[in-house]
Amino acid sequence: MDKANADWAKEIPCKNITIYGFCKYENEGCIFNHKSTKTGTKNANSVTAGNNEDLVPQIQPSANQVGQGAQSASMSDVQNTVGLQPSQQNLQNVQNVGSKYNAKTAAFFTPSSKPTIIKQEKSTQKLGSEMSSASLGSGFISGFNPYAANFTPGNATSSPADTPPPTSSSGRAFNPYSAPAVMGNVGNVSLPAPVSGSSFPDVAFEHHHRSSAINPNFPTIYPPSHSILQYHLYAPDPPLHLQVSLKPNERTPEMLFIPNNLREELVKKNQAALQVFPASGMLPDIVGDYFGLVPLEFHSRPASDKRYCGHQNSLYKVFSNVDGKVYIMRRIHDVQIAESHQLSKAFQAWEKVECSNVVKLRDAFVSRAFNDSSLCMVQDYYPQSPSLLETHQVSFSLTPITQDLLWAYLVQMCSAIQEVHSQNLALQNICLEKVIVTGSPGRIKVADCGTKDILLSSSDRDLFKEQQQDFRDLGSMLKELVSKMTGVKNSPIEGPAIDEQFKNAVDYLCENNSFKTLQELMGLISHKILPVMTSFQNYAEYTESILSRELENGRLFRLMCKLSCIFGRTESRVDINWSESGDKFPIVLFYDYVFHQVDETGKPVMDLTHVLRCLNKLDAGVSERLMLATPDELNCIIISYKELKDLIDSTFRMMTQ
Ligand SMILES: Nc1ncnc2c1ncn2[C@@H]1O[C@H](COP(=O)(O)OP(=O)(O)OP(=O)(O)O)[C@@H](O)[C@H]1O
Repeated sequence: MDKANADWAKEIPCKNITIYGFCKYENEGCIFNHKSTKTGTKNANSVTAGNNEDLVPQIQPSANQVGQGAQSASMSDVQNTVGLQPSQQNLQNVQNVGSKYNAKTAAFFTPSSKPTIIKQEKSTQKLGSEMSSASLGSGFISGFNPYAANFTPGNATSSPADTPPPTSSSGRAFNPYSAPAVMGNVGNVSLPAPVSGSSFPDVAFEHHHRSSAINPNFPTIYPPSHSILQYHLYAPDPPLHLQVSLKPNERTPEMLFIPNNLREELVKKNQAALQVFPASGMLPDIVGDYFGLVPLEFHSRPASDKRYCGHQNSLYKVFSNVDGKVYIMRRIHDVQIAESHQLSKAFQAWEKVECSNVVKLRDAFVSRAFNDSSLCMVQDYYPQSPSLLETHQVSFSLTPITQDLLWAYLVQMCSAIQEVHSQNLALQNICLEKVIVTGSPGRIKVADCGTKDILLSSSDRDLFKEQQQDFRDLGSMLKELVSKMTGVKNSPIEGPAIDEQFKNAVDYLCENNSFKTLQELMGLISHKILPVMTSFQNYAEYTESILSRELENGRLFRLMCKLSCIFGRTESRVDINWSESGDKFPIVLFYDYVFHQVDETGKPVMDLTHVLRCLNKLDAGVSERLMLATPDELNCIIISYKELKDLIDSTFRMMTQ
C-alpha cells in the first residue's frame, strides 16, 4: 500500500466506518475517506434520530455495532437513552457520555421505530415464506418475552404485547405436540417428531410449550406438559455416509450403550406406564383394589355392539393397591350377572391360561364405584402396544405388512388357540382390534379374553361352535391383513406376493362348512414354525446382548456413584488425610488421572475408552499398577488398582458408618 502518496484512497470509504461506525485512526493518519462514509453508513434505525449523523450509530446500533464497536456507558446513561423514540434530550445525554452505546448492558433497549420494522419485514419475507411479517417484526422487539406471552395458537387478535410466534404458511402456529391431544390413547403417548430442517418450527414449539402453563386451551396437566419427554433432544446416530469405517478393535461411543431406537422405545413404554391422570372427579379414585385410573381409549371408532352383548365398555390403566403394579381394567357398563357363580367359574378357568400370546386375566369383579353395576376385568398391561388395526391400518406411522410378519402372526395365533382350547375355552375375540402388538419382531397377544364367558350364561353357549368360530375369525383377520398388503379387497387371496402355503392355510381357516382342528392347521404351516422360532430367538439374543452391555454400564454407574460420594467433599479439602501427605491422596490423583487428563499443551483429553478401561480395572481390582503424578509432576505414587479399590471401599465404608 502506498501510504506516502495517499491520494488514491481519498475517495474510498473507510471500512472502519462501515463496520464499526467510526474510525479511531481518523485523526491519526487514516488515509481513507471518512466524510462521505459516515453519511453513507447511516443505518436504517437512524430515521428517528433526525439529522444528527454523529450520534446515529451510538443510539440505534446496527448488529455490527452491538457486537463490536461500543465501549459501555454507565447504566444510568444508557437508561436515559433507551426510550422507544430517542428524544433530543436523550441524544444530548449520549453525546455527553461521549462513549458508544453498549447493547449488552442495556436491559430493555427497544428499537421500535416503525420504518425499521418495515424494512426488516421486507427483507426477511424473502428469506422464509413460512414466517409471517407481523410475527417477525414484533419478534425483533427485544421487549417481547416469549415465555410470558399469553397467546393462543391461531389467535389473530392478540395484542402487540402477546404477539404470536412465527406461524406456518397456513397461518396457524406450529405446534408439534398438538396432535397427541386428539390422537387417542394417552397411556400410550406417542409424539410426532417435530418438523426438522427449519429453525422456525422449533422457535414456535418453544413458545407454545412454555406458554402452555398460562394458556387455558392447552391441556396443562393431561398429559403434564413438563413431563413430556423431548425425545428429539437425544442425539441421533450420524447419518450412514458420515460413519467412518472402524477397525475390528475400534468402537464408537454409541456401541457402548443401548441403541437409540431401543432406548427410545423403552423410555416411551416406561413413561406410558407411569403416566397419571389428574383427579377431576369424573372417575372414581378407587375401584376395588385399584386406583389411579387413566383412560386408554380416545379413538372415535364406534364400539361393536356384539362384542360385549350390547354393553358399553371403557378401558383404563390402573395401579394395584396390592402389589403396586400397573394393569389394565376393562369396565363393562351396567351389567346384570344372572348366576352368582358365573363370574367366579369363568375367572377360575381363564386364570389357568398361561400363554405368551394371550394377555393374562388377573382379576374380575363387579363394582358400583362408577355408580352402576360394572363388570371390571383386570389384565396385564403392555405399555405402548397398539392393536393390529392401529399398527397396520389406522395410525400416523403404519408398519408395512410383510409375508414374514404374516407367518409370525399365524404361528403365534396357533399357540394362543392351542393353549386356550386345551383349557376348554374359546378366545371369541380374534380380530384386528383385539390382538395387540407388544414388541419386535411382530410379537402379538390376544387381549381382553374371558369377558364373554362372564356375560353369557353357560346355557346359551356351545363350546365346540365357539372354538370353530375362532378358526374362522383367524382366517378373516389374516385375510384383512393380506388385502391391506396387496391392496386388493374382498377376494380370494391371490398374487405373487403371498406364499402358496399361506394361501392354503387361510383358505382352510375360512372354509365355512368344514370341521377344523389345530393339528390340521399346524400340518399346513409346519415348515414355517422353525423360521419364526429362529427369528424370535435371534431377537432374544440381540436384546440379551444389549442387556449385558447395560449391565456393565450399571456396574460402572454404581462405581461412579461411590467415587462421587467420597470425592470432592468440602470437609475433605481441610482434612489432612486428603492432603498430599495423607493416605486418601491416591484417590484424588486417581480421579484426576481418570477424568482430568490433559495433553502436553494442557488441552483436556476426552477419551471415553480410557475412562471405561480405568473404571473396569478398578471395579475388578486387578493387580496391575499405575503411576499417579501430581499436576506439577514433582511427586508420584505407584499403586495397583487392587490397592486403590480397597482404599476407596474402606473410605466409603467409613463414611456410611
Ligand atoms: N393389555 C393391554 N395392554 C396395553 N394396552 C392395551 C391392552 N389391551 C388393549 N390395549 C390398548 O388399548 C386400545 C383399546 O383397546 P380396546 O380393546 O378397547 O379396543 P377398541 O378398538 O377400543 O375396542 P372396543 O370397540 O371394544 O372398545 C388398544 O388399541 C390397545 O392399544
